[in-house]
Amino acid sequence: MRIVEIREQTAGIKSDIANAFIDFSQMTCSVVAVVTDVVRDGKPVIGYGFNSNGRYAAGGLLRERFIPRLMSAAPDSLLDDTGDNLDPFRIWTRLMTNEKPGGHGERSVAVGTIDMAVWDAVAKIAGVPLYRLLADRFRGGVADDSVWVYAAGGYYYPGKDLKALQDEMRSYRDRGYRVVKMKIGGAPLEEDLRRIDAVLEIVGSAGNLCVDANGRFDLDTAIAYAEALKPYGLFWYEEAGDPLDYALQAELARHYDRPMATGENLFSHQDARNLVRHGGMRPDRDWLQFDCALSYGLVEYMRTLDMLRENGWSSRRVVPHGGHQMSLNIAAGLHLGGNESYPDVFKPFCGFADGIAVEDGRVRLPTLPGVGFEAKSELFTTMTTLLETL
Ligand SMILES: O=C([O-])CC(=O)C(=O)O
Ligand SMILES: [Mg+2]
Repeated sequence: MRIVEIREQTAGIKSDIANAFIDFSQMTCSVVAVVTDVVRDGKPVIGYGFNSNGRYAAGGLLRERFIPRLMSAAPDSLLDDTGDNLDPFRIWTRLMTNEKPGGHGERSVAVGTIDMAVWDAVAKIAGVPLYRLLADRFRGGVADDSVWVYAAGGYYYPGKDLKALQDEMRSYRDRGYRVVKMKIGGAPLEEDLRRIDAVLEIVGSAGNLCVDANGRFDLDTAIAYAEALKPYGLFWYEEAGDPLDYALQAELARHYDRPMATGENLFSHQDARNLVRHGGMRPDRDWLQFDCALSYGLVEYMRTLDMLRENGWSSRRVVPHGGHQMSLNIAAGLHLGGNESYPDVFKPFCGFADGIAVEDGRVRLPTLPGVGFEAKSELFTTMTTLLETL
């Protein structure tokens, strides 16, 4: 067997929402299709991938570097020992040939996108859902049959008042979510506290609310928010300062003993290790949010999970950013703590399979082979139309 072709295109996911750092008025993402010569049900097996959200499409890197590098490899060198399926680890090594270490930048996005499509193809060729394949290969056959998810939203957008924010959160709760997340740091502290109070009227307990500053704050502001947030007892306080400022994060932990979360903008296991070594994150209460699609894919994610275990962290403290089906499979198959969900933003890339409702804050996975894109019709139509693979 072999990879016949890799297609890539840029999809638009723009909207008028904003967090404390960026608006999404120009946001794009890359979609790729890894076309194989394996035939299932009379059709070639095609693996699909996309690069989550928050970083722009990586089409230049994909076209100029990573796709040609993979396609110029001897086809057999990309297969596993059976010769009947692709080997994501060998493919990863090929993709990263002649790439210097460090300075991870956004090549991790290009590699993460291809890696997602490769795992989708591998699970389809094996004839099982990806989470089942992961549990069988790496966790002694034990998968979680449902995953805890929280509803992320609460963005700023023009004209959005407290009532609109409350309506949004009520609608997440009506759809089965228990914990919700809202943005902070895009307004002055006093106004954000009024927004938090308004959301708490809807979700009841502060234990049902996370807040996310998207790396906006300097240390003084991060501490001022920490002092104001402390009495609430929120579920978590996310990405207060610059994602690479580990000293800020460590100092903040001295002012805020409640749970914090960060990691969505760390793109390698080495960066994740620096956070764990130097960021003052606490394995008994804090949360780690690395997103495989942005950070060199699942092959690298497994290195990150190994590193965490060696440093005394349970995989249950990991709740990936991105709200996509790939992370949902990883969560169920590799025993993470849960997964983000965007019920209403970043459509059609985010959200889970059609017809599977969130129940009491948990979601089940579809049973079809692969990541499950085919069970999410709007996304599947978007990808197959863009890539002309139907
Ligand atoms: O607004 C964003 O970039 C998304 C984000 O931080 C999150 O999902 O936690
Ligand atoms: Mg975030």
